[in-house]
Amino acid sequence: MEGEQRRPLVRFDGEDLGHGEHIVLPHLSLALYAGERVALLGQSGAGKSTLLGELRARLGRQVAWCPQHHGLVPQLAVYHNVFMGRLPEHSALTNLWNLVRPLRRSWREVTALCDELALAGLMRRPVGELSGGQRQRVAIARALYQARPLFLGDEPVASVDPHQALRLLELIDARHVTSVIALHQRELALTHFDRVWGLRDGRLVIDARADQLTLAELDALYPDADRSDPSPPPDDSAETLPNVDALPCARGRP
Ligand SMILES: Nc1ncnc2c1ncn2[C@@H]1O[C@H](COP(=O)(O)OP(=O)(O)OP(=O)(O)O)[C@@H](O)[C@H]1O
Repeated sequence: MEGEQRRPLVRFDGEDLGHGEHIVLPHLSLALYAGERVALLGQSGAGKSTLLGELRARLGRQVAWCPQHHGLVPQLAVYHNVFMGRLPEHSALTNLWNLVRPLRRSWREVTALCDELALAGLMRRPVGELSGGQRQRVAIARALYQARPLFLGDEPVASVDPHQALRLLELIDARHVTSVIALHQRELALTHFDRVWGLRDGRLVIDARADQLTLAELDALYPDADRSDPSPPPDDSAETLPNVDALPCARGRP
């Protein structure tokens, strides 16, 4: 963008992120810009939730938040769990009333949203009686119902099939200008997102546009993955597997 200085929504400049004394991501530098759709990758324990938690803390009320373990109340119906996305917007009395007798307008809004998420007909069903994929969609519905400009999701499409995952990401995109989503589907990261952040060994080893990356580069984020492929690749393919130190950190920032 010539002659124009873009201001990031949030920037980390050599900061240590972690939990109390336990530093998970030392000396982290990165920036998130409005309008970007970022896939956050890294194997289990790499620090994805830690980074998302810090983004959430810094971005505050701009954020629609979809946590990894959903945070749903199993005894309550789908409607009530989705409604929780806007709990802070109503008085305690209204929220109590809604628990007993759903507010007409909210019921209509939540029903329309649930229809889009293929949860039609489940509005009164306790969440504890749903499948894993259905619960995941309720958690996404609750985040969408918050109606915020920025979506932060901690593996929000982990329990659904690839087709559904794409459909859910499209629904998230349609309602949010900016998103950061932790996921493990590397192909989706390349095809659906603008930017990829890749964490490995406490470092941000990939910060690049998705269209500048290869699947092999993303695979290198998962050193513990079982790659016992029965049909080994041809010899020369080994050259396409990058050394992690050569990964395109901070490559291609617009
Ligand atoms: N509340 C906490 N207090 C102390 N350490 C924590 C806490 N939460 C996470 N950790 C540690 O921080 C490190 C990174 O964890 P984090 O949950 O951010 O990884 P992740 O990439 O999201 O993993 P996963 O894919 O398994 O969810 C791990 O070593 C973990 O044990």
